[in-house]
Amino acid sequence: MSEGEPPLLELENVHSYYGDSHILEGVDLEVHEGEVVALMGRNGVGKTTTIRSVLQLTQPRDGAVRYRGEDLVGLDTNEVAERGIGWIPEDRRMFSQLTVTENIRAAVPDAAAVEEKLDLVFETFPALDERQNARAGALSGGQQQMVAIARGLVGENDLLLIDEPSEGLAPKIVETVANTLAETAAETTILLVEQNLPLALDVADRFYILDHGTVVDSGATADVDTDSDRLRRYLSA
Ligand SMILES: Nc1ncnc2c1ncn2[C@@H]1O[C@H](COP(=O)(O)OP(=O)(O)OP(=O)(O)O)[C@@H](O)[C@H]1O
Repeated sequence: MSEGEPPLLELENVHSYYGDSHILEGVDLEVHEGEVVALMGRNGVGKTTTIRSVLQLTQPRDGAVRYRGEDLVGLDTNEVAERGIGWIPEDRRMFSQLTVTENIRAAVPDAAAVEEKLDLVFETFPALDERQNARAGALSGGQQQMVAIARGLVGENDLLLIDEPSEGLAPKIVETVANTLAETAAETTILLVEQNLPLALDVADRFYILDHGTVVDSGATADVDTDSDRLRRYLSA
């Protein structure tokens, strides 16, 4: 990140609700071009709601969500996507009946670039190269996560919002996901919701901790470790 440049994404005093439930109570955060930023916190503190508030799946009732300086609040979600913001949801949405290649192909917006994008993905993720013609539904959880991330990667997004990529995966597979994210980070700016602390600290440059709908701590991941009381007090159940 270069100092002085405006952030790629900036949330300022964002308040979001589900009905009468006030979930985000003034969230402030920034993601600069080229960064990986981890958003952490216990279950139910509003991490997914923060992502939904960027995408305008949940429209904030107060505050601003600026992307390259433009406030996204009030836009349709497809207009947000058109600006180059991609989303890899927690449920790894993909076409389970289609093959790995077909799933990735379907995520490339520019038909002329498909072959080049497929080459990039299979070079980046050799495990997918070996399973090109397997149906996505037949892959392991870790491989499915890799397909989901690859789909985000070929989508020509400048910012990827990735929700809990390690969720439900065995520790050995989490390592693969960490490597996948590190490869992806070389191409794209990432806001990563992640409860797996070692993974988040390994992959991210900076972190924010949410508690009860507000940011209670933030900093450089280089300044903390997995045993830090600073993190543990907000993350352990
Ligand atoms: N569609 C919805 N309608 C009503 N309440 C919701 C809805 N989605 C989430 N909530 C509530 O909003 C709060 C924040 O949820 P959110 O999913 O943002 O939390 P989170 O930090 O991402 O946690 P998790 O890791 O469990 O997903 C929770 O109390 C949740 O029960």
